[in-house]
Amino acid sequence: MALLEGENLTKSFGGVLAVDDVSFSIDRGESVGLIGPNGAGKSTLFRLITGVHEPTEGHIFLDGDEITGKDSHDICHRGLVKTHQIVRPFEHMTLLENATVGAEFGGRDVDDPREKAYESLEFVSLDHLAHTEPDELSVGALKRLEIARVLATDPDVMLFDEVAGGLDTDETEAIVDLIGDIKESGKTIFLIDHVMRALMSVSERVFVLDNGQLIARGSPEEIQNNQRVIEAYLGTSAGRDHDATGPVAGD
Ligand SMILES: Nc1ncnc2c1ncn2[C@@H]1O[C@H](COP(=O)(O)OP(=O)(O)OP(=O)(O)O)[C@@H](O)[C@H]1O
Repeated sequence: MALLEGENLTKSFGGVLAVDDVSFSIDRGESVGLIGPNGAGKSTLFRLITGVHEPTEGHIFLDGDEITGKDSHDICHRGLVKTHQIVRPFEHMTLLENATVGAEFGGRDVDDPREKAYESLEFVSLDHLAHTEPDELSVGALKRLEIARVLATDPDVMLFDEVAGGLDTDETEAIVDLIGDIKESGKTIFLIDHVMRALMSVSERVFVLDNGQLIARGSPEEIQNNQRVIEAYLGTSAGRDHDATGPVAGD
């Protein structure tokens, strides 16, 4: 059954049509990747879903309820939350305190926010650093802290924005495994990434945006062999340059 649905979503900024009549449906427990060239409208689509921007036209439904135009806090309270592309933890708070902020202020009724935060740190293998501050964390560990902060809000749907960006090969593998574990735990996943190997290996289905329009959707294999997608993205320098970790179709 569809957990997250977009219906004829459009967003224009003045003369720029960032998202152009996009409709999609994601089932409970599914993991879906979103790819496309720079400026295709991926981040804008995520901002529509998370309530940062209101669509110019169209509707968004979460578990059958319309969430179009609702604010981010309300949407988080209903169980949908996004990781930030640029991770900025509270510097003078411990990792546990950082994750507790998610549990306390995510808006869901978490019984014991500190315990939920600790569980989330355990899930991302940062519990041994729970009482330290984040200033000496590696990029990979910072990304895992961001995931813990989001997990602590007890979401049903998690949106990941470039979670593998800037990571080395080992860190990328660790994040791919972690997203697999999150999916196994029953969460629904929607993610943007330019690191193709990571995205293709965690996604059951892939959507492709180009110029604001959804030009293709299918299994990772279908997408990697789709001529239109290869021309728009995978076969371009944009598709290749961002993927230092493995081959993509069109190489
Ligand atoms: N707040 C805004 N005001 C005006 N134009 C915007 C705004 N946000 C995005 N845009 C424009 O909308 C289009 C889509 O941008 P968006 O950031 O959604 O693309 P993207 O696919 O996420 O790109 P990237 O892969 O580079 O992050 C671009 O032309 C961008 O300049």
